[in-house]
Amino acid sequence: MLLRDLLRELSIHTNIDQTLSKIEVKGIADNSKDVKPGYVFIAIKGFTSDGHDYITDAIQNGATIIIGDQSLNLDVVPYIKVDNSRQALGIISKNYYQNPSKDKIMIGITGTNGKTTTSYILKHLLEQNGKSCSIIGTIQNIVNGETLSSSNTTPSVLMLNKLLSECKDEIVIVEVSSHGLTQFRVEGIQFDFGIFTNLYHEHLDYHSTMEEYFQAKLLLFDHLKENGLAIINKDNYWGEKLVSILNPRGIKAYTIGQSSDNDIQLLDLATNTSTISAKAESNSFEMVCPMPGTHNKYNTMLAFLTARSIGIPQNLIQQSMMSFQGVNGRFETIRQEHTPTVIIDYAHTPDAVFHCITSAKNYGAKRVIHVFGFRGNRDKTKRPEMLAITSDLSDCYILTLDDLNNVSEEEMIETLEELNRSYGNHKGMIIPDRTLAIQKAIEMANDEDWVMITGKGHENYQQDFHLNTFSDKDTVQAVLHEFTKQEIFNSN
Ligand SMILES: CC(=O)N[C@H]1[C@@H](OP(=O)(O)OP(=O)(O)OC[C@H]2O[C@@H](n3ccc(=O)[nH]c3=O)[C@H](O)[C@@H]2O)O[C@H](CO)[C@@H](O)[C@@H]1O[C@H](C)C(=O)N[C@@H](C)C(=O)N[C@H](CCC(=O)O)C(=O)O
Ligand SMILES: Nc1ncnc2c1ncn2[C@@H]1O[C@H](COP(=O)(O)OP(=O)(O)OP(=O)(O)O)[C@@H](O)[C@H]1O
Repeated sequence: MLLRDLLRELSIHTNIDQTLSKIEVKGIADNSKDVKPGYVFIAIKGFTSDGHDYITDAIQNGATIIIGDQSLNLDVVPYIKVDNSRQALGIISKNYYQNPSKDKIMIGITGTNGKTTTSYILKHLLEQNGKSCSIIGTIQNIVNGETLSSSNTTPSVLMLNKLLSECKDEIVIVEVSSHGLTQFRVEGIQFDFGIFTNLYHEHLDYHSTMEEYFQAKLLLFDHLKENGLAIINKDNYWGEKLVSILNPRGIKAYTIGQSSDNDIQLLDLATNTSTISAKAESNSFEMVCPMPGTHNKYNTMLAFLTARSIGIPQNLIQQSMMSFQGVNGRFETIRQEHTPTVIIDYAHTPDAVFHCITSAKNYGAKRVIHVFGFRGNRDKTKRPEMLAITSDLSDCYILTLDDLNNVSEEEMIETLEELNRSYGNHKGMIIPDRTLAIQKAIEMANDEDWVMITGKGHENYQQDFHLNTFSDKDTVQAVLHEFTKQEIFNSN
Protein backbone atom coordinates (compact mmCIF):
# COMPACT_ATOMS: atom_id res chain seq x y z
CA MET A 1 0.00 0.00 0.00
CA LEU A 2 1.23 3.53 -0.73
CA LEU A 3 1.78 5.87 2.21
CA ARG A 4 -0.76 8.37 0.83
CA ASP A 5 -3.47 5.67 0.97
CA LEU A 6 -2.48 4.69 4.47
CA LEU A 7 -2.82 8.30 5.64
CA ARG A 8 -6.27 8.92 4.11
CA GLU A 9 -8.60 10.91 6.45
CA LEU A 10 -5.77 11.51 8.90
CA SER A 11 -5.07 15.06 10.05
CA ILE A 12 -1.30 15.53 9.97
CA HIS A 13 1.12 18.33 10.81
CA THR A 14 3.84 17.36 8.36
CA ASN A 15 4.17 18.18 4.72
CA ILE A 16 4.02 14.99 2.67
CA ASP A 17 5.73 15.53 -0.68
CA GLN A 18 5.15 13.45 -3.85
CA THR A 19 8.12 11.15 -3.20
CA LEU A 20 7.10 10.46 0.38
CA SER A 21 3.46 9.89 -0.48
CA LYS A 22 4.46 7.15 -2.93
CA ILE A 23 6.57 5.17 -0.48
CA GLU A 24 5.40 1.57 -0.37
CA VAL A 25 4.30 0.50 3.10
CA LYS A 26 4.97 -3.16 3.92
CA GLY A 27 3.17 -3.25 7.25
CA ILE A 28 2.18 -1.27 10.33
CA ALA A 29 3.05 -1.74 14.01
CA ASP A 30 2.53 0.08 17.30
CA ASN A 31 5.11 -2.04 19.08
CA SER A 32 8.75 -1.63 18.10
CA LYS A 33 9.24 -5.38 18.59
CA ASP A 34 6.71 -6.14 15.83
CA VAL A 35 8.38 -3.88 13.27
CA LYS A 36 9.84 -5.48 10.13
CA PRO A 37 11.65 -3.89 7.16
CA GLY A 38 9.45 -1.40 5.31
CA TYR A 39 7.00 -0.95 8.20
CA VAL A 40 5.40 2.22 9.51
CA PHE A 41 5.83 2.48 13.29
CA ILE A 42 3.18 4.41 15.22
CA ALA A 43 4.61 5.70 18.52
CA ILE A 44 2.05 5.87 21.32
CA LYS A 45 2.51 7.37 24.77
CA GLY A 46 1.03 4.69 27.00
CA PHE A 47 0.30 4.22 30.69
CA THR A 48 3.49 2.35 31.50
CA SER A 49 5.84 3.29 28.68
CA ASP A 50 6.13 5.69 25.78
CA GLY A 51 6.38 4.36 22.22
CA HIS A 52 8.36 7.48 21.29
CA ASP A 53 11.20 6.06 23.44
CA TYR A 54 11.30 3.01 21.17
CA ILE A 55 11.68 4.84 17.86
CA THR A 56 15.37 3.91 17.64
CA ASP A 57 14.49 0.23 18.18
CA ALA A 58 11.78 0.47 15.52
CA ILE A 59 14.25 1.98 13.02
CA GLN A 60 16.79 -0.72 13.84
CA ASN A 61 14.11 -3.31 13.09
CA GLY A 62 13.50 -1.71 9.68
CA ALA A 63 10.84 0.99 10.14
CA THR A 64 10.93 3.36 7.17
CA ILE A 65 8.36 5.89 8.46
CA ILE A 66 7.59 6.94 12.04
CA ILE A 67 4.30 8.48 13.11
CA GLY A 68 3.94 10.09 16.53
CA ASP A 69 2.28 12.95 18.40
CA GLN A 70 5.39 14.59 19.89
CA SER A 71 7.44 17.30 18.19
CA LEU A 72 10.52 15.43 16.99
CA ASN A 73 13.15 15.77 14.28
CA LEU A 74 14.50 12.50 12.97
CA ASP A 75 17.51 12.32 10.64
CA VAL A 76 17.33 8.73 9.50
CA VAL A 77 13.69 8.27 8.43
CA PRO A 78 10.74 10.62 7.84
CA TYR A 79 8.71 11.53 10.93
CA ILE A 80 5.03 12.43 10.58
CA LYS A 81 3.38 14.32 13.43
CA VAL A 82 -0.31 13.76 14.20
CA ASP A 83 -2.63 15.15 16.89
CA ASN A 84 -3.14 11.89 18.71
CA SER A 85 -1.20 8.73 17.95
CA ARG A 86 -3.79 6.35 19.44
CA GLN A 87 -6.53 7.83 17.30
CA ALA A 88 -4.22 7.85 14.28
CA LEU A 89 -3.56 4.14 14.82
CA GLY A 90 -7.31 3.53 14.39
CA ILE A 91 -7.49 5.37 11.09
CA ILE A 92 -4.27 3.87 9.79
CA SER A 93 -5.35 0.33 10.77
CA LYS A 94 -8.69 0.82 9.06
CA ASN A 95 -6.96 2.05 5.88
CA TYR A 96 -4.32 -0.68 5.92
CA TYR A 97 -6.92 -3.44 6.28
CA GLN A 98 -9.35 -1.71 3.88
CA ASN A 99 -12.10 -0.82 6.28
CA PRO A 100 -13.12 -4.37 7.15
CA SER A 101 -16.01 -3.46 9.48
CA LYS A 102 -18.02 -1.97 6.63
CA ASP A 103 -18.71 -5.37 5.06
CA LYS A 104 -19.89 -7.14 8.23
CA ILE A 105 -22.92 -6.97 10.42
CA MET A 106 -21.11 -5.49 13.41
CA ILE A 107 -22.57 -5.72 16.92
CA GLY A 108 -20.86 -3.81 19.72
CA ILE A 109 -21.84 -4.61 23.31
CA THR A 110 -20.98 -2.29 26.15
CA GLY A 111 -21.95 -2.01 29.83
CA THR A 112 -20.42 -2.87 33.18
CA ASN A 113 -21.79 -6.40 33.40
CA GLY A 114 -23.35 -8.85 30.99
CA LYS A 115 -21.27 -8.15 27.85
CA THR A 116 -19.78 -11.64 27.67
CA THR A 117 -22.99 -13.45 28.66
CA THR A 118 -25.12 -11.50 26.18
CA SER A 119 -22.51 -12.09 23.44
CA TYR A 120 -22.59 -15.85 23.87
CA ILE A 121 -26.38 -16.06 24.04
CA LEU A 122 -26.63 -13.95 20.89
CA LYS A 123 -23.95 -15.95 19.06
CA HIS A 124 -25.87 -19.12 19.87
CA LEU A 125 -29.17 -17.68 18.59
CA LEU A 126 -27.57 -16.48 15.37
CA GLU A 127 -25.69 -19.69 14.66
CA GLN A 128 -28.71 -21.86 15.39
CA ASN A 129 -30.47 -19.89 12.69
CA GLY A 130 -27.89 -20.29 9.99
CA LYS A 131 -25.74 -17.20 10.50
CA SER A 132 -21.99 -17.47 10.92
CA CYS A 133 -20.76 -15.38 13.80
CA SER A 134 -17.45 -14.28 15.36
CA ILE A 135 -16.94 -13.14 18.93
CA ILE A 136 -14.23 -10.77 20.06
CA GLY A 137 -14.23 -10.46 23.83
CA THR A 138 -13.02 -11.24 27.31
CA ILE A 139 -12.87 -15.03 27.42
CA GLN A 140 -11.44 -15.62 23.95
CA ASN A 141 -11.84 -14.52 20.37
CA ILE A 142 -13.64 -16.92 18.03
CA VAL A 143 -13.19 -16.08 14.35
CA ASN A 144 -14.07 -18.40 11.45
CA GLY A 145 -14.85 -21.03 14.08
CA GLU A 146 -11.28 -20.89 15.36
CA THR A 147 -10.59 -20.03 18.98
CA LEU A 148 -7.82 -17.52 19.63
CA SER A 149 -6.63 -16.34 23.02
CA SER A 150 -7.62 -12.86 24.10
CA SER A 151 -5.67 -10.61 26.46
CA ASN A 152 -8.08 -7.67 26.58
CA THR A 153 -11.87 -7.48 26.46
CA THR A 154 -11.48 -5.12 23.49
CA PRO A 155 -8.23 -5.75 21.60
CA SER A 156 -6.02 -2.99 20.20
CA VAL A 157 -7.50 -1.33 17.13
CA LEU A 158 -4.71 -2.81 15.02
CA MET A 159 -5.52 -6.34 16.19
CA LEU A 160 -9.26 -5.72 15.80
CA ASN A 161 -8.88 -4.64 12.17
CA LYS A 162 -6.58 -7.59 11.47
CA LEU A 163 -9.12 -10.02 12.94
CA LEU A 164 -11.93 -8.41 10.95
CA SER A 165 -9.93 -8.56 7.73
CA GLU A 166 -9.36 -12.30 8.24
CA CYS A 167 -12.95 -12.94 9.28
CA LYS A 168 -15.22 -14.74 6.84
CA ASP A 169 -18.19 -14.78 9.23
CA GLU A 170 -21.22 -12.72 8.38
CA ILE A 171 -21.71 -11.23 11.82
CA VAL A 172 -19.15 -10.06 14.38
CA ILE A 173 -19.93 -9.42 18.03
CA VAL A 174 -17.40 -7.20 19.80
CA GLU A 175 -17.34 -6.60 23.55
CA VAL A 176 -16.50 -2.93 23.84
CA SER A 177 -15.03 -1.87 27.18
CA SER A 178 -14.87 1.69 28.46
CA HIS A 179 -11.06 1.41 28.39
CA GLY A 180 -11.32 0.37 24.77
CA LEU A 181 -13.56 3.32 23.94
CA THR A 182 -11.42 5.98 25.62
CA GLN A 183 -8.24 4.47 24.18
CA PHE A 184 -9.58 4.61 20.60
CA ARG A 185 -9.55 0.81 20.25
CA VAL A 186 -12.66 1.02 18.05
CA GLU A 187 -11.61 4.17 16.19
CA GLY A 188 -12.66 3.75 12.55
CA ILE A 189 -14.87 0.75 13.34
CA GLN A 190 -18.55 1.13 12.44
CA PHE A 191 -21.31 -0.83 14.14
CA ASP A 192 -24.78 -1.82 12.93
CA PHE A 193 -25.94 -2.43 16.51
CA GLY A 194 -24.81 -0.92 19.80
CA ILE A 195 -26.06 -2.81 22.85
CA PHE A 196 -26.01 -1.26 26.32
CA THR A 197 -26.41 -3.77 29.17
CA ASN A 198 -26.12 -1.56 32.27
CA LEU A 199 -23.77 0.67 34.23
CA TYR A 200 -22.73 0.04 37.82
CA HIS A 201 -19.93 0.95 40.18
CA GLU A 202 -16.73 -0.28 38.54
CA HIS A 203 -13.42 1.04 37.16
CA LEU A 204 -13.58 4.26 39.18
CA ASP A 205 -9.80 3.95 39.53
CA TYR A 206 -9.73 4.74 35.80
CA HIS A 207 -12.75 6.97 35.19
CA SER A 208 -12.98 8.90 38.51
CA THR A 209 -16.77 9.35 38.48
CA MET A 210 -19.81 7.42 37.26
CA GLU A 211 -20.64 10.33 34.93
CA GLU A 212 -17.20 10.10 33.34
CA TYR A 213 -17.57 6.32 33.08
CA PHE A 214 -20.97 6.80 31.40
CA GLN A 215 -19.54 9.34 28.95
CA ALA A 216 -16.96 6.71 27.95
CA LYS A 217 -19.70 4.13 27.28
CA LEU A 218 -21.66 6.72 25.32
CA LEU A 219 -18.80 6.89 22.80
CA LEU A 220 -19.87 3.53 21.37
CA PHE A 221 -22.96 5.18 19.90
CA ASP A 222 -20.80 7.64 17.92
CA HIS A 223 -19.65 4.55 16.03
CA LEU A 224 -23.04 3.47 14.70
CA LYS A 225 -23.38 3.15 10.93
CA GLU A 226 -26.03 5.24 9.24
CA ASN A 227 -29.34 3.59 10.28
CA GLY A 228 -27.47 1.75 13.04
CA LEU A 229 -29.62 0.70 16.00
CA ALA A 230 -29.11 1.08 19.72
CA ILE A 231 -30.49 -1.73 21.92
CA ILE A 232 -30.77 -0.64 25.51
CA ASN A 233 -31.70 -1.97 28.94
CA LYS A 234 -33.86 0.92 30.15
CA ASP A 235 -34.37 -0.47 33.66
CA ASN A 236 -30.89 0.75 34.49
CA TYR A 237 -30.74 4.47 35.39
CA TRP A 238 -27.90 5.04 32.92
CA GLY A 239 -29.75 3.14 30.19
CA GLU A 240 -32.68 5.52 30.54
CA LYS A 241 -30.29 8.47 30.37
CA LEU A 242 -28.69 6.99 27.28
CA VAL A 243 -32.05 6.79 25.49
CA SER A 244 -32.74 10.43 26.30
CA ILE A 245 -29.40 11.42 24.77
CA LEU A 246 -29.69 9.27 21.64
CA ASN A 247 -33.27 10.21 20.72
CA PRO A 248 -32.52 13.90 19.98
CA ARG A 249 -29.53 12.75 17.94
CA GLY A 250 -31.92 10.85 15.70
CA ILE A 251 -30.49 7.48 16.67
CA LYS A 252 -33.14 4.79 16.79
CA ALA A 253 -33.11 3.05 20.15
CA TYR A 254 -35.01 -0.16 20.94
CA THR A 255 -35.40 -0.81 24.62
CA ILE A 256 -36.21 -3.57 27.08
CA GLY A 257 -37.61 -2.91 30.54
CA GLN A 258 -40.49 -3.45 32.90
CA SER A 259 -42.60 -0.45 31.93
CA SER A 260 -45.01 -0.52 29.00
CA ASP A 261 -43.12 2.14 27.01
CA ASN A 262 -40.39 -0.36 26.11
CA ASP A 263 -40.20 -2.23 22.80
CA ILE A 264 -39.95 -5.42 24.82
CA GLN A 265 -41.81 -5.14 28.09
CA LEU A 266 -40.64 -7.59 30.72
CA LEU A 267 -43.85 -8.68 32.41
CA ASP A 268 -42.73 -11.17 34.94
CA LEU A 269 -39.20 -11.51 36.19
CA ALA A 270 -40.18 -14.15 38.76
CA THR A 271 -36.94 -14.90 40.46
CA ASN A 272 -37.25 -18.64 40.86
CA THR A 273 -38.26 -19.76 37.39
CA SER A 274 -36.34 -20.16 34.19
CA THR A 275 -39.10 -18.55 32.13
CA ILE A 276 -39.43 -14.92 31.16
CA SER A 277 -42.82 -13.45 30.31
CA ALA A 278 -42.65 -10.49 27.98
CA LYS A 279 -44.74 -8.41 25.63
CA ALA A 280 -43.84 -6.98 22.22
CA GLU A 281 -46.27 -4.95 20.08
CA SER A 282 -49.19 -6.05 22.31
CA ASN A 283 -48.35 -9.73 21.95
CA SER A 284 -47.41 -11.55 25.12
CA PHE A 285 -45.00 -14.43 24.91
CA GLU A 286 -42.77 -16.59 27.03
CA MET A 287 -39.12 -17.34 26.66
CA VAL A 288 -36.84 -19.81 28.36
CA CYS A 289 -34.01 -18.08 30.21
CA PRO A 290 -31.15 -20.51 29.96
CA MET A 291 -29.17 -19.15 32.93
CA PRO A 292 -30.35 -18.50 36.51
CA GLY A 293 -30.82 -15.01 37.91
CA THR A 294 -32.78 -11.89 37.06
CA HIS A 295 -29.61 -10.35 35.60
CA ASN A 296 -29.44 -13.16 33.05
CA LYS A 297 -33.04 -12.51 32.07
CA TYR A 298 -31.95 -9.02 31.01
CA ASN A 299 -28.99 -10.47 29.09
CA THR A 300 -31.31 -12.98 27.40
CA MET A 301 -33.81 -10.34 26.35
CA LEU A 302 -31.12 -8.02 24.95
CA ALA A 303 -29.87 -10.94 22.85
CA PHE A 304 -33.46 -11.76 21.85
CA LEU A 305 -34.19 -8.19 20.74
CA THR A 306 -30.97 -8.00 18.74
CA ALA A 307 -31.56 -11.34 17.03
CA ARG A 308 -35.09 -10.23 16.18
CA SER A 309 -33.82 -6.93 14.80
CA ILE A 310 -31.44 -8.89 12.56
CA GLY A 311 -34.50 -10.64 11.16
CA ILE A 312 -34.71 -13.96 12.97
CA PRO A 313 -38.34 -14.88 13.58
CA GLN A 314 -39.47 -14.88 17.20
CA ASN A 315 -40.56 -18.53 17.27
CA LEU A 316 -37.15 -19.66 16.03
CA ILE A 317 -35.40 -17.57 18.66
CA GLN A 318 -37.61 -19.07 21.36
CA GLN A 319 -36.80 -22.54 20.11
CA SER A 320 -33.06 -21.89 19.84
CA MET A 321 -32.87 -20.47 23.34
CA MET A 322 -33.74 -23.88 24.77
CA SER A 323 -30.48 -25.44 23.66
CA PHE A 324 -28.15 -22.77 25.06
CA GLN A 325 -25.55 -24.39 27.30
CA GLY A 326 -24.37 -21.42 29.38
CA VAL A 327 -21.07 -19.56 29.51
CA ASN A 328 -17.87 -20.66 31.23
CA GLY A 329 -17.53 -19.06 34.65
CA ARG A 330 -20.90 -17.28 34.47
CA PHE A 331 -23.20 -18.80 37.11
CA GLU A 332 -21.57 -22.08 36.14
CA THR A 333 -23.25 -24.72 38.26
CA ILE A 334 -21.58 -27.88 39.52
CA ARG A 335 -24.12 -30.19 41.04
CA GLN A 336 -23.55 -33.80 42.08
CA GLU A 337 -25.47 -36.21 44.23
CA HIS A 338 -24.80 -35.86 47.94
CA THR A 339 -22.66 -32.76 47.64
CA PRO A 340 -23.55 -29.09 47.94
CA THR A 341 -24.32 -27.13 44.80
CA VAL A 342 -21.28 -25.08 43.75
CA ILE A 343 -21.49 -21.96 41.58
CA ILE A 344 -18.50 -20.39 39.85
CA ASP A 345 -19.14 -16.84 38.75
CA TYR A 346 -17.17 -13.88 37.42
CA ALA A 347 -18.93 -11.35 39.70
CA HIS A 348 -16.46 -8.63 40.59
CA THR A 349 -18.75 -5.67 41.21
CA PRO A 350 -21.19 -5.00 44.08
CA ASP A 351 -24.30 -5.42 41.91
CA ALA A 352 -23.02 -8.70 40.46
CA VAL A 353 -22.36 -10.08 43.95
CA PHE A 354 -25.87 -9.00 44.94
CA HIS A 355 -27.42 -10.71 41.91
CA CYS A 356 -25.50 -13.92 42.44
CA ILE A 357 -26.33 -14.38 46.10
CA THR A 358 -29.99 -13.43 45.69
CA SER A 359 -30.31 -15.74 42.67
CA ALA A 360 -28.89 -18.65 44.70
CA LYS A 361 -31.39 -17.97 47.48
CA ASN A 362 -34.27 -17.63 45.04
CA TYR A 363 -33.34 -20.89 43.35
CA GLY A 364 -33.56 -22.77 46.63
CA ALA A 365 -30.22 -22.57 48.41
CA LYS A 366 -30.75 -23.32 52.07
CA ARG A 367 -27.59 -21.44 53.02
CA VAL A 368 -25.14 -19.55 50.81
CA ILE A 369 -21.43 -19.79 51.62
CA HIS A 370 -19.59 -17.16 49.63
CA VAL A 371 -15.88 -17.33 48.75
CA PHE A 372 -14.28 -14.27 47.17
CA GLY A 373 -11.45 -11.75 47.20
CA PHE A 374 -10.42 -8.45 45.68
CA ARG A 375 -8.18 -7.95 42.69
CA GLY A 376 -4.96 -6.10 43.49
CA ASN A 377 -4.43 -2.70 41.89
CA ARG A 378 -8.02 -2.35 40.73
CA ASP A 379 -10.84 -0.04 41.86
CA LYS A 380 -10.59 -0.11 45.67
CA THR A 381 -13.74 1.92 46.27
CA LYS A 382 -16.05 -0.99 45.38
CA ARG A 383 -14.59 -3.29 48.05
CA PRO A 384 -16.55 -2.03 51.13
CA GLU A 385 -19.83 -2.29 49.20
CA MET A 386 -19.09 -5.83 48.04
CA LEU A 387 -18.26 -6.88 51.57
CA ALA A 388 -21.31 -5.18 53.04
CA ILE A 389 -23.55 -7.00 50.53
CA THR A 390 -22.17 -10.44 51.28
CA SER A 391 -22.15 -9.93 55.05
CA ASP A 392 -25.79 -8.95 54.77
CA LEU A 393 -26.99 -11.60 52.30
CA SER A 394 -24.82 -14.69 52.65
CA ASP A 395 -24.92 -17.08 55.57
CA CYS A 396 -21.16 -17.31 55.75
CA TYR A 397 -18.39 -15.73 53.70
CA ILE A 398 -14.72 -16.54 53.30
CA LEU A 399 -12.40 -13.79 52.16
CA THR A 400 -9.52 -15.09 50.12
CA LEU A 401 -6.97 -14.03 47.49
CA ASP A 402 -7.83 -13.03 43.95
CA ASP A 403 -5.17 -11.92 41.40
CA LEU A 404 -2.60 -9.82 43.24
CA ASN A 405 -1.45 -7.71 40.25
CA ASN A 406 1.88 -6.75 41.89
CA VAL A 407 0.41 -6.17 45.36
CA SER A 408 2.22 -8.35 47.91
CA GLU A 409 0.35 -11.21 49.52
CA GLU A 410 1.01 -9.72 52.98
CA GLU A 411 -0.43 -6.36 51.94
CA MET A 412 -3.56 -7.96 50.47
CA ILE A 413 -4.13 -10.07 53.60
CA GLU A 414 -3.82 -6.93 55.73
CA THR A 415 -6.35 -5.23 53.43
CA LEU A 416 -8.76 -8.15 53.82
CA GLU A 417 -8.42 -7.99 57.61
CA GLU A 418 -8.94 -4.25 57.69
CA LEU A 419 -11.98 -4.38 55.38
CA ASN A 420 -13.48 -7.26 57.33
CA ARG A 421 -13.10 -5.33 60.59
CA SER A 422 -14.80 -2.26 59.12
CA TYR A 423 -17.48 -3.68 56.83
CA GLY A 424 -17.81 -7.39 57.62
CA ASN A 425 -19.49 -9.20 60.47
CA HIS A 426 -19.44 -12.42 62.50
CA LYS A 427 -20.33 -14.52 59.43
CA GLY A 428 -16.91 -13.91 57.87
CA MET A 429 -13.51 -15.56 58.03
CA ILE A 430 -10.28 -15.11 56.10
CA ILE A 431 -8.44 -17.99 54.43
CA PRO A 432 -5.83 -16.45 52.13
CA ASP A 433 -5.09 -19.57 50.07
CA ARG A 434 -7.92 -19.63 47.52
CA THR A 435 -7.94 -23.41 47.11
CA LEU A 436 -8.10 -23.99 50.88
CA ALA A 437 -10.87 -21.41 51.16
CA ILE A 438 -12.90 -23.32 48.55
CA GLN A 439 -12.15 -26.62 50.28
CA LYS A 440 -13.30 -25.20 53.62
CA ALA A 441 -16.52 -23.81 52.09
CA ILE A 442 -17.41 -27.15 50.52
CA GLU A 443 -16.63 -29.00 53.76
CA MET A 444 -18.83 -26.63 55.75
CA ALA A 445 -21.78 -26.92 53.37
CA ASN A 446 -24.64 -29.40 53.61
CA ASP A 447 -26.23 -30.92 50.51
CA GLU A 448 -28.95 -28.25 50.36
CA ASP A 449 -26.44 -25.40 50.74
CA TRP A 450 -24.85 -23.54 47.86
CA VAL A 451 -21.19 -22.56 47.71
CA MET A 452 -20.76 -19.42 45.65
CA ILE A 453 -17.21 -18.74 44.41
CA THR A 454 -16.92 -15.36 42.72
CA GLY A 455 -14.33 -13.16 41.03
CA LYS A 456 -12.27 -15.46 38.82
CA GLY A 457 -14.95 -17.14 36.69
CA HIS A 458 -13.33 -18.76 33.63
CA GLU A 459 -9.84 -17.44 34.38
CA ASN A 460 -6.83 -19.48 35.43
CA TYR A 461 -5.00 -18.64 38.65
CA GLN A 462 -2.06 -16.28 38.43
CA GLN A 463 -0.37 -17.62 41.56
CA ASP A 464 0.32 -21.08 43.00
CA PHE A 465 -1.99 -22.32 45.73
CA HIS A 466 -1.85 -25.23 48.14
CA LEU A 467 -3.94 -27.69 46.10
CA ASN A 468 -1.91 -27.09 42.95
CA THR A 469 -5.02 -26.63 40.85
CA PHE A 470 -5.19 -24.05 38.05
CA SER A 471 -8.69 -22.56 38.26
CA ASP A 472 -11.72 -22.38 40.56
CA LYS A 473 -13.45 -25.09 38.53
CA ASP A 474 -10.42 -27.34 38.75
CA THR A 475 -10.25 -26.79 42.52
CA VAL A 476 -13.94 -27.54 42.98
CA GLN A 477 -13.64 -30.74 40.98
CA ALA A 478 -10.58 -31.86 42.95
CA VAL A 479 -12.29 -31.12 46.29
CA LEU A 480 -15.55 -32.79 45.28
CA HIS A 481 -13.63 -35.82 44.07
CA GLU A 482 -12.00 -36.20 47.49
CA PHE A 483 -15.30 -35.48 49.16
CA THR A 484 -17.09 -38.23 47.20
CA LYS A 485 -14.26 -40.71 47.87
CA GLN A 486 -14.59 -39.95 51.60
CA GLU A 487 -18.38 -40.44 51.43
CA ILE A 488 -17.98 -43.85 49.78
CA PHE A 489 -15.33 -44.80 52.33
CA ASN A 490 -17.58 -43.74 55.24
CA SER A 491 -20.62 -45.56 53.90
CA ASN A 492 -18.65 -48.82 53.54
C1 LIG B 1 -3.89 0.58 31.19
C2 LIG B 1 -4.33 0.08 29.87
O1 LIG B 1 -5.52 0.03 29.60
N1 LIG B 1 -3.35 -0.29 28.99
C3 LIG B 1 -3.71 -0.73 27.65
C4 LIG B 1 -2.93 0.09 26.64
O2 LIG B 1 -1.58 -0.11 26.88
P1 LIG B 1 -0.61 1.14 26.79
O3 LIG B 1 -0.91 1.81 25.51
O4 LIG B 1 -0.69 1.95 27.99
O5 LIG B 1 0.79 0.39 26.63
P2 LIG B 1 2.22 0.67 27.22
O6 LIG B 1 2.71 -0.62 27.74
O7 LIG B 1 2.30 1.86 28.12
O8 LIG B 1 3.08 0.98 25.89
C5 LIG B 1 2.95 2.20 25.16
C6 LIG B 1 3.36 1.96 23.73
O9 LIG B 1 4.76 1.60 23.69
C7 LIG B 1 4.90 0.52 22.83
N2 LIG B 1 6.13 -0.23 23.17
C8 LIG B 1 6.32 -0.72 24.40
C9 LIG B 1 7.45 -1.48 24.69
C10 LIG B 1 8.40 -1.72 23.68
O10 LIG B 1 9.43 -2.38 23.85
N3 LIG B 1 8.17 -1.17 22.45
C11 LIG B 1 7.06 -0.44 22.17
O11 LIG B 1 6.88 0.01 21.04
C12 LIG B 1 3.64 -0.31 23.04
O12 LIG B 1 3.39 -1.21 21.97
C13 LIG B 1 2.59 0.79 23.10
O13 LIG B 1 2.15 1.15 21.83
O14 LIG B 1 -3.24 -0.33 25.31
C14 LIG B 1 -2.94 -1.73 25.08
C15 LIG B 1 -3.30 -2.05 23.62
O15 LIG B 1 -4.59 -1.67 23.33
C16 LIG B 1 -3.73 -2.60 26.04
O16 LIG B 1 -3.40 -3.97 25.84
C17 LIG B 1 -3.41 -2.21 27.48
O17 LIG B 1 -4.26 -2.97 28.32
C18 LIG B 1 -3.69 -3.43 29.54
C19 LIG B 1 -2.93 -4.75 29.27
C20 LIG B 1 -4.80 -3.67 30.56
O18 LIG B 1 -4.67 -4.44 31.49
N4 LIG B 1 -5.91 -2.98 30.41
C21 LIG B 1 -7.13 -3.15 31.18
C22 LIG B 1 -7.25 -2.12 32.30
C23 LIG B 1 -8.26 -3.03 30.20
O19 LIG B 1 -8.13 -2.42 29.15
N5 LIG B 1 -9.38 -3.66 30.52
C24 LIG B 1 -10.55 -3.64 29.64
C25 LIG B 1 -11.71 -4.43 30.26
C26 LIG B 1 -12.23 -3.77 31.48
C27 LIG B 1 -13.50 -4.50 31.97
O20 LIG B 1 -14.60 -4.12 31.53
O21 LIG B 1 -13.36 -5.43 32.78
C28 LIG B 1 -10.22 -4.34 28.33
O22 LIG B 1 -10.78 -3.94 27.29
O23 LIG B 1 -9.47 -5.33 28.38
N1 LIG C 1 -27.04 -8.02 33.25
C1 LIG C 1 -26.32 -8.12 34.35
N2 LIG C 1 -26.53 -7.32 35.41
C2 LIG C 1 -25.79 -7.41 36.52
N3 LIG C 1 -24.81 -8.32 36.71
C3 LIG C 1 -24.56 -9.16 35.70
C4 LIG C 1 -25.29 -9.10 34.46
N4 LIG C 1 -24.81 -10.05 33.65
C5 LIG C 1 -23.81 -10.66 34.30
N5 LIG C 1 -23.66 -10.14 35.54
C6 LIG C 1 -22.65 -10.48 36.57
O1 LIG C 1 -21.41 -10.01 36.07
C7 LIG C 1 -20.49 -11.10 35.91
C8 LIG C 1 -19.71 -10.93 34.63
O2 LIG C 1 -20.62 -11.16 33.56
P1 LIG C 1 -20.14 -11.00 32.06
O3 LIG C 1 -18.84 -11.65 31.92
O4 LIG C 1 -21.25 -11.40 31.17
O5 LIG C 1 -19.97 -9.42 32.02
P2 LIG C 1 -18.89 -8.54 31.27
O6 LIG C 1 -19.58 -7.25 31.05
O7 LIG C 1 -18.40 -9.25 30.09
O8 LIG C 1 -17.76 -8.41 32.35
P3 LIG C 1 -16.19 -8.01 32.13
O9 LIG C 1 -16.16 -6.73 31.40
O10 LIG C 1 -15.68 -7.86 33.50
O11 LIG C 1 -15.58 -9.11 31.37
C9 LIG C 1 -21.34 -12.34 35.90
O12 LIG C 1 -20.58 -13.44 36.32
C10 LIG C 1 -22.48 -11.95 36.83
O13 LIG C 1 -22.10 -12.11 38.18
